[in-house]
Amino acid sequence: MSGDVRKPAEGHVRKHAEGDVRKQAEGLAYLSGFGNEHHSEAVPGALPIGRNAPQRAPLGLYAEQLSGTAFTEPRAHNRRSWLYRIRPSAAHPEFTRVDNGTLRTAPFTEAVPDPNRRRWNPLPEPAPGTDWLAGLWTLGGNGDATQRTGMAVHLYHANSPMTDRVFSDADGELLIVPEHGGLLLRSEFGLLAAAPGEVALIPRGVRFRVELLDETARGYVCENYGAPFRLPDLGPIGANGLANARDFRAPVAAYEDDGDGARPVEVVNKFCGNLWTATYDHSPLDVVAWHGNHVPYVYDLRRFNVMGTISYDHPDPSIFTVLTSPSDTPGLAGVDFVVFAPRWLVGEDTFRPPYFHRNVMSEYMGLIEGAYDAKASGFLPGGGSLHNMMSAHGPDRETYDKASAAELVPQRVDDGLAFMFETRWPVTVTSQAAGHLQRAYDDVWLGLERHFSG
Ligand SMILES: O=C(O)Cc1cc(O)ccc1O
Ligand SMILES: [Fe+2]
Repeated sequence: MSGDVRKPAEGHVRKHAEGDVRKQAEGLAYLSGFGNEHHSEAVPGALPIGRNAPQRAPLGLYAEQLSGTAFTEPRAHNRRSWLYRIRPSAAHPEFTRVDNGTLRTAPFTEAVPDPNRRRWNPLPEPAPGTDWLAGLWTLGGNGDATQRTGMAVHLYHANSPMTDRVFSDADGELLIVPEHGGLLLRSEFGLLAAAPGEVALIPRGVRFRVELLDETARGYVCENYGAPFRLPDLGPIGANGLANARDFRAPVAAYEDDGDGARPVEVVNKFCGNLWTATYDHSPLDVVAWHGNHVPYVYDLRRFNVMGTISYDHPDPSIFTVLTSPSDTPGLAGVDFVVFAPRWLVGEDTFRPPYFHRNVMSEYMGLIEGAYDAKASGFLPGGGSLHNMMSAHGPDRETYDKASAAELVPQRVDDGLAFMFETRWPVTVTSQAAGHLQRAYDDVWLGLERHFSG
């Protein structure tokens, strides 16, 4: 879209030739901090002072509140933003259903929940002309989007920008994990760029569209139907560590204004599992100023401050939690987002890779780059694995053999970046995911020999 992306008041010029998305992504300015009451205006004076809804908002803008939590949720967890926009969001025609493509939503009923260990290769190349939305492909999930509980795991592959179309998800927030190719996200709040190794979060209901910084893009999405992701409590770790709040970056305001009717935009709305569309006579990315804490953000996973043992034993991976979506039971997450970032292993008299285990929580894992220290082969960047509630898993045979004989010198694990969506409910896979499984995944645990000498 040739929309005029205006210069933000913070002094960061974003004049650009259409299509020069890489340059735009490199020069982006951000606001720092997780959960802050941020504010930003693309035109000086656009943000009202001292009140949210003056009788007439500045510069002839419309004031509009976007609530991501109920009005009455505790202040510490309340999420809402005020948007000052050229047209109110209410000015739109009726939405009508369109095909859901390869997108699926909870409740997942295409198959019964399966106790087997499952693994997938990366998605194939997308068909020509596939944009990010069309390239969303659901692997599975749990809960019920209409009850605002649970989550879905999606993969995406794309080779075209979203042109003249915008997406918003009423069902949940979207945690986007690029694995190949960078993304430029144009949102109601401004622009964000996310390359592999970074993650982007689009809050529930926020309109955005995705352009590509490379020829193709591939990655993962956790659609979280539950409470918005927040930083985990740190307990005895102290006041710092894991993902530091200031490393989360929100966009500065930037808006599109093509004039009414000049360039129609298709707005696709995901609502209770179905896609609905309406054609607007203007871009809904027309927010000139905003303030609040229901905002998109990006985070560079390499900024994660990794904690681990400096004595013995392999700590549980909860120590690697980047973001958590709590459920109504304290300590029991609807979903945790966990990263396995480069780190040193120094444990003495310790089997250092992930241990053999069975877990009441269900674990979907993906790989952004390199390899993962529990799997010698077969777990590929862009691929994934699912170890559902109580399924027995852990190091494959080759990893077990190596690690139980390794000399325990300090060892730097820096050849990969893996992550996990860990959820309190079993993940049911879609039929398309069931038809795309790696064969014989169970065999990675064959040949673990009997050593018992008692
Ligand atoms: O299964 C996995 O690889 C994830 C995982 C990693 C770890 O370090 C400990 C437990 C666990 O489930
Ligand atoms: Fe596990």
